[in-house]
Amino acid sequence: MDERPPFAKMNGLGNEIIVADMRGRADRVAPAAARALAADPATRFDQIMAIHDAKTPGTAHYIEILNSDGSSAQACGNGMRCVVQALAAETGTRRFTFETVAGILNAEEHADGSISVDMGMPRFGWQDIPLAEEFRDTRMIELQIGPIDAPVLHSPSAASMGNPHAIFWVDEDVWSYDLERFGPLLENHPIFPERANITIARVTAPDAVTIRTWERGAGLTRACGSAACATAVSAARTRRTGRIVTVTVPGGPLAIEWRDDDHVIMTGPAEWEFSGRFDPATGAWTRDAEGVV
Ligand SMILES: N[C@H](CCC[C@H](N)C(=O)O)C(=O)O
Repeated sequence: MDERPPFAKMNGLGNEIIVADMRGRADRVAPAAARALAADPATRFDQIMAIHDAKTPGTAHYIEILNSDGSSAQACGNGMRCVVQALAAETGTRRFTFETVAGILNAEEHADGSISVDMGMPRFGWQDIPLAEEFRDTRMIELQIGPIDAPVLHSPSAASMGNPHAIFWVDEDVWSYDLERFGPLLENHPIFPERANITIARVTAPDAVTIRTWERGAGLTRACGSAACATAVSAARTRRTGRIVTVTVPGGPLAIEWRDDDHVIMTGPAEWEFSGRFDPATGAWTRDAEGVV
């Protein structure tokens, strides 16, 4: 019998995800294995979602999240949808309660195949995000990039969805900004002691925002679910939109609702690409033969 754990290469609106089945095992996916899988064009990913046995009664599984640089993340909305789709296909169950390092999280697959994830409650306190210095109002913090008298990006909103986010509001097309250049500088800016996911956002209607995100530990991605949620709550907080919005990421639209009970619900698709087995210590992997059950 093959002792190596199975994995599925999936994506959530183009956010490249590996769902690793670590159930029944005591070992974990090593950061070195993550980096090796990320370096291989066939398994290139933004996040690994490692499904472990539950730690807490009442939860189905413990999910550990790794970025492509091997660092760990507290939240990954698109990855959670992939986990739900994989487990729903296997078990026929459609509702799940998971645990992550950031807490308990509920998710559900709908009859049309779309998946909703309750991303929990946003936090806006400067220590919670965290920021390195006190800001009483995180709807707009002092931070800018570009020439001092003509900044290209400035005054972002900051929020935590379990992980740190900064959202820069822009009036022009989000593709007209050189996020590849500014992203790494802002991700690692000293104002963010745990680094941050960096988003540029353009409000196009009272219920619509278009974004691009430079992810902490992963770089430019086609979708970042937690950034879409952080953008939605920040847009509503700054009265740019209402509490129900469509956030369009490069991979497509996500429906976000900031409910009255303060929970943020994100709904979108997930897609399976191929399956295989891998070594959680090294990242060496093989693809399953197609059509063999
Ligand atoms: N792609 C993920 C976010 C990953 C966040 C990660 N880059 C970090 O916070 O370190 C999402 O769909 O929410």
